[in-house]
Amino acid sequence: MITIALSKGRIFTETLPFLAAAGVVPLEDPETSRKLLIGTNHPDIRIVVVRASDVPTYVQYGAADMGVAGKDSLYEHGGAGLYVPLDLNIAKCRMCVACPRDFDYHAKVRRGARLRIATKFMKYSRNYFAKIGVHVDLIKLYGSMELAPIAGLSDAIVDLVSSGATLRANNLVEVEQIDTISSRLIVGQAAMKLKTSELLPIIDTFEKTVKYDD
Ligand SMILES: Nc1ncnc2c1ncn2[C@@H]1O[C@H](COP(=O)(O)OP(=O)(O)OP(=O)(O)O)[C@@H](O)[C@H]1O
Ligand SMILES: O=P(O)(O)OC[C@H]1O[C@H](OP(=O)(O)OP(=O)(O)O)[C@H](O)[C@@H]1O
Repeated sequence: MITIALSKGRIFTETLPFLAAAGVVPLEDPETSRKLLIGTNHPDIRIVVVRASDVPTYVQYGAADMGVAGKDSLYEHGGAGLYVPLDLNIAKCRMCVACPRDFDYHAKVRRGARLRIATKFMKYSRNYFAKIGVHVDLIKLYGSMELAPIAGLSDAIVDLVSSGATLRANNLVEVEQIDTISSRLIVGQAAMKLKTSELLPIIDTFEKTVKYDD
């Protein structure tokens, strides 16, 4: 049995063409089904539906053999026990620092001010601000980071941005780009040893299905 960990939403949807190329079709849609363990047309392949940030953990501990995770989730997890054989070039966005339009971020940074940053990406934020030498107090949130500066919880946020529509809708602007993000195929190191002959053809098919940018 091969177990694949996916999060519902964009990762599940954008992974479907890779599964289809490997001849795998899920029997249920996690958007409409409440089931967290989904069978496929292939009797020996199943999907576990978990939170995006939990995908690396399921694969690390062998509860899933492989999975698809954003670079953000992987970085925060640390990558222990995982191989990352492929960048699938899906779910593309960027990790950014953003703040209210009228907050002079660069002037504050130049003056050496201490900034309050709300984020769910603690490791990215800690390492980035340490690297550029900006003093910060990090406030851990679990979602809707864009609300924090407009509600007065923080000066700025570290969050994912794609079209920029969410920032614009909340009167925020991007002031630094920390990283470019896409989702990766991850494979458990133990699973790779124990199930090599089953996993390699799937990895191979996924690799052939990646659509690279022009
Ligand atoms: N607006 C976006 N456009 C493209 N990709 C995105 C966007 N937002 C997030 N992603 C990528 O897709 C992945 C899954 O995002 P999703 O919104 O499903 O989970 P999440 O809500 O961020 O995570 P969790 O449920 O663990 O809190 C993220 O880890 C990131 O790599
Ligand atoms: O730049 P944009 O195209 O507006 O995308 C950015 C938004 O996308 C992500 O949230 P998502 O849509 O995944 O919702 P979530 O907060 O429920 O994860 C991210 O946390 C931003 O809020």
